Amino acid sequence: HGCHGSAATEAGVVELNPPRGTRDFPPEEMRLRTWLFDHFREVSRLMAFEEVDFPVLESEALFVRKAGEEITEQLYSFEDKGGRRVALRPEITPSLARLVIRRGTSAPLPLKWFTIGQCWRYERMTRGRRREHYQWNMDVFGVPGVRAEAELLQAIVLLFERLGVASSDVGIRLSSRKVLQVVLDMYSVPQHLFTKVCVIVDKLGKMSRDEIEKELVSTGLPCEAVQGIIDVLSLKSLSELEQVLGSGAAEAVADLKKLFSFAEQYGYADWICFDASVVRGLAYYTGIVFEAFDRQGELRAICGGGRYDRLLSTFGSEDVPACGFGFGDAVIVELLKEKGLLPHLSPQIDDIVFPLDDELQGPASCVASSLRKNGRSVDLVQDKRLKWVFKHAERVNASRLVLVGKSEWERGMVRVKILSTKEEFEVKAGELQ
Ligand SMILES: CC(=O)Nc1cnc2ccccc2c1
Repeated sequence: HGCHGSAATEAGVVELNPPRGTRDFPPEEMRLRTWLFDHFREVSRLMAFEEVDFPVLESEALFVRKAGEEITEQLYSFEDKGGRRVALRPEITPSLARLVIRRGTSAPLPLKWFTIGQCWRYERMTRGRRREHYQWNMDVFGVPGVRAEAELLQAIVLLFERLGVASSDVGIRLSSRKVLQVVLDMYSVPQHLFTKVCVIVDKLGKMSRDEIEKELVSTGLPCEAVQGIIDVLSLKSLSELEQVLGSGAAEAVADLKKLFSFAEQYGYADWICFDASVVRGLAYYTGIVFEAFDRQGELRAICGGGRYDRLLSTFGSEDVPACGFGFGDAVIVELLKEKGLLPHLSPQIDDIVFPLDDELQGPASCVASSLRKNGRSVDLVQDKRLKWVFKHAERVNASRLVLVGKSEWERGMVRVKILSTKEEFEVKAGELQ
C-alpha cells in the first residue's frame, strides 16, 4: 500500500492527511499521548479532583470577550444548520463555569474538578502552528484564599516530578494581577481598560518593549502610565514591589507571601519564583497568576493559570471564587524530547497464541478465550508462518508464545515458550493462566 500524499497525486484517492493544523494519532504516538494523559489523571487522583467533561462544541457566546485575546480572535466558530452561532472551544474554563452555574452556585463547595479535552483555534496557517491541542485542566471553585492556588501548584510540581523533570529544568513564575490593578489606579486608568492592558503586557518577552508601549498608548493610556506599568512589571522581588508600590500593593504582597510560605510547607518552594511581569493573556484572571517555563529554552510557557473570581458574573450568575490552570500536550512533549525524557513505549501484549496448523484454529480460539477471561491480553495469530510469529512476538514485546500443536492437543496439552528466558514447557490447556 503505497504512501499517498494527497488526492492531487492520484486521481480518486481521498485526501489522506488530516485537516490543516490537526494530527492523527497512529499507535506509537497514541501510546505516548496515553502515557502523558495517564500521568495527568494520576496526579488529579492524588489531589482528590473529580473528572468532568463537556462538549467540544459550545455556544459562541461563551467565548466572546472583546479584550483582544488571541484565542478569542482565532475562535473556530460557525453557524450550524439551526442558525445557531457555535464554536469549537478554544479553552475549557468557560465550560467549567457554565456547568457550575447550571448545577447551582449553592451546591456544596469547594468543587475540585479536572478534565483533559481537545481545544481548537482557527489560526491563519501563515505561522504553520497547530489548530488543536489537548489540555489538562484543574480547577477549584469556592475557595477564596490562596490555599487553592497552593494546591494547584502542587499538582503541577507532582506532574513534572512524575515525568522526570526537575526544578533545575523548569520553574514556575508567579505574580498577582492585583499588582497591575494598583498601578492602573495610581494613574487613574479607567477600569474597563484593565483586561486589554493585561492581554497586551502578557506579550512582554515575546514582543519588543516599544511595541508593547505603542499598543498600550493606542488603547488610550497616558504615557506616564505606560512607563509606570512597564517599570513595575520589571521588578524582580516582592520587597522591591513593596518599596515601589507602598501600601497600595499590600493585598497582592500578602497573597504572594502567603503562597510562598505554603510552598515551603508543601516542599515545592524551589520550583516557584516571583516575577511581576507574569500577567497571563486571558481576560478573566483577577488575582494570582502563574506559568511554568523551561529555564533553558526560549522560555516557552508549558502550562499556566490563575484566579478568576469574576468569571461567573460575566455569564449572569452570582460570582463563585475560582482558580485553575491549563496544561497543553505540545510544549511538554517538546521539553521531554529535549531533555531525553521521552519513554520507550511498546504494545502491552501478554500472550501470542498460535495454532501450528489450520485444523487447530478452534482449539487455539478456545485457549485464547480462556486466557482473556483471566485478564491476559492475547494476540490470536492465524494464517502466518511460525517464523513470522516469532518475529511478531519480539516486535510487540509479548511475554509468552502459546503454541497449539496436534500431538500436544491430543494429550490435552499446549506448548508455552517464555520469550524472555527462552524456557519452553508443556502445560494442561485447561490449567493455563
Ligand atoms: C504548541 C501548540 O500546538 N499550541 C496550541 C495548539 N492549538 C491550540 C488550540 C486552541 C488554543 C490553544 C492552542 C495552542
